[in-house]
Amino acid sequence: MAKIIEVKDLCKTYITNKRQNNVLRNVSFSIDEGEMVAVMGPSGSGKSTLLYTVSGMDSMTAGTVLFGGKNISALKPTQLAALRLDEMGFIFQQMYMLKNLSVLDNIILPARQSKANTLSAKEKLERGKELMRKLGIIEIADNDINEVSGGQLQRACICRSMINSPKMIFADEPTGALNRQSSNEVMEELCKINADGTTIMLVTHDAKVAAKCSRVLYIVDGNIQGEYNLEGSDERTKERALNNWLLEQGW
Ligand SMILES: Nc1ncnc2c1ncn2[C@@H]1O[C@H](COP(=O)(O)OP(=O)(O)OP(=O)(O)O)[C@@H](O)[C@H]1O
Repeated sequence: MAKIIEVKDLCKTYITNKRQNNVLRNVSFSIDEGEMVAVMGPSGSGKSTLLYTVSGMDSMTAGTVLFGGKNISALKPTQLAALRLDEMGFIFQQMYMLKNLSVLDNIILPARQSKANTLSAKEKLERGKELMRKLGIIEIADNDINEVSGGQLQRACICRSMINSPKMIFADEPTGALNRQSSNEVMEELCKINADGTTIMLVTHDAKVAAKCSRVLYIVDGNIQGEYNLEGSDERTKERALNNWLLEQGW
């Protein structure tokens, strides 16, 4: 399987009040096309920072990240912005929807912004609606974003992340603000999207969420301490095995 992400010796240092915080320390790993990888670890260990530097949302201090073979730190800011818009999708716990737009208009916004998306305005609208139908939220298309539930809004965010048919989705605690039922529904949708071929990397604190992935990376102090492959047994067995492994990691 081809690699979609190749990370070598990635470092990220923040300087706050003249103090140096080495958040990522020589992290190396790769992700194959079609994988669904969870990043877990203690609070403050660098999970979100890893997601943001690997996806080019934040700059790195040292190291290399190849996305589909392209060295993202060699790209100009406009090229990197286009890569993020056209080939990557993003989902956040905080959702970040624009308040003055309807749910559907929020979903199709990245399609309107993309130069690579050659669909007509009408076709973009149709694709947005088609995604909303798939995720079972078409009835909220014209609603304001404050008129829908958290679970519905996160499913809308999944639609938005898929609007430009990205190669890969990066999700930072996509279920973090949801109750168990909504969390299960959102994960079901992400698993379907992954089964259809989109690679996913997600940060989570929830072992139930991670158990639905194909691999888990466990980060401690800015380094990958261990990784775990979830083999194809039933959900409960996977979850139990993952929980045991997480205990060994110090979870
Ligand atoms: N923009 C920033 N400026 C300065 N320091 C930052 C910034 N973002 C993160 N950090 C620091 O980097 C470290 C790692 O933060 P990060 O959010 O990546 O951890 P995390 O593992 O995702 O944590 P959590 O599970 O609590 O969300 C923390 O010490 C944090 O304070």
